[in-house]
Amino acid sequence: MQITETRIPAVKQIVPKKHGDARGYFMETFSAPIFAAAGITESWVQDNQSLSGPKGTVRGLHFQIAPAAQAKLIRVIQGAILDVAVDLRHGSPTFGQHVAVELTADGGEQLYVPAGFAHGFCTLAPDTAVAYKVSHIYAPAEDKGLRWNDPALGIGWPVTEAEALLSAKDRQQPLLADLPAYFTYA
Ligand SMILES: Cc1cn([C@H]2C[C@H](O)[C@@H](COP(=O)(O)OP(=O)(O)O[C@H]3O[C@@H](C)C(=O)[C@@H](O)[C@H]3O)O2)c(=O)[nH]c1=O
Repeated sequence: MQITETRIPAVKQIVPKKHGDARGYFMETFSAPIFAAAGITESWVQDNQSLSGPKGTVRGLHFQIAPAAQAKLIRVIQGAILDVAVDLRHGSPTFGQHVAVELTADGGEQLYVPAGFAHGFCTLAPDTAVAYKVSHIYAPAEDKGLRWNDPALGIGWPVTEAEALLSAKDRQQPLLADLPAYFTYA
């Protein structure tokens, strides 16, 4: 398992070691000591899974605020996504910037997104299933969003607004400029 920093160092990419043989493969998808050695020390308290039918489904951008802020550990178990994390930490040298990484079921790559970031993805294949761990339970009152295609973010989504399939909620999320300062950079 290899854990590397992305262009925003707090966001990390994890590439598992796949042990292939005649039966298929085996891989570790989470190992507390290996993650801790890379500075990922959260206790994961909830596992989530979603299935998106059409290619071009966009979920996000989402985050929970204090006292229910969440780190997330995301992987794809069927299909592929462009996974995106946006830095919402006021005072951060990368505030408003993002990391966009392709995660595939075949590759088994994961993205670690700490608290203080908005997260979302676009599916790159039909019937894409995403599984992720979160470090705080779901808290609807603290569940917030950011407009996926806010021009201020400059995210290179693989779909246009006309092509994307979104929830009604996500079509109406606020722009970055209209968000309160939910997070500060430590
Ligand atoms: C996120 C969540 C939703 N729900 C419920 C609320 C709602 O009725 C239904 C669907 O919720 P949503 O439309 O918010 O699902 P979705 O758009 O898939 O939300 C997810 O998007 C990705 C990008 C994330 O980063 C996740 O943290 C989560 O916010 O599931 C839970 O019961 N527990 C949860 O943890």
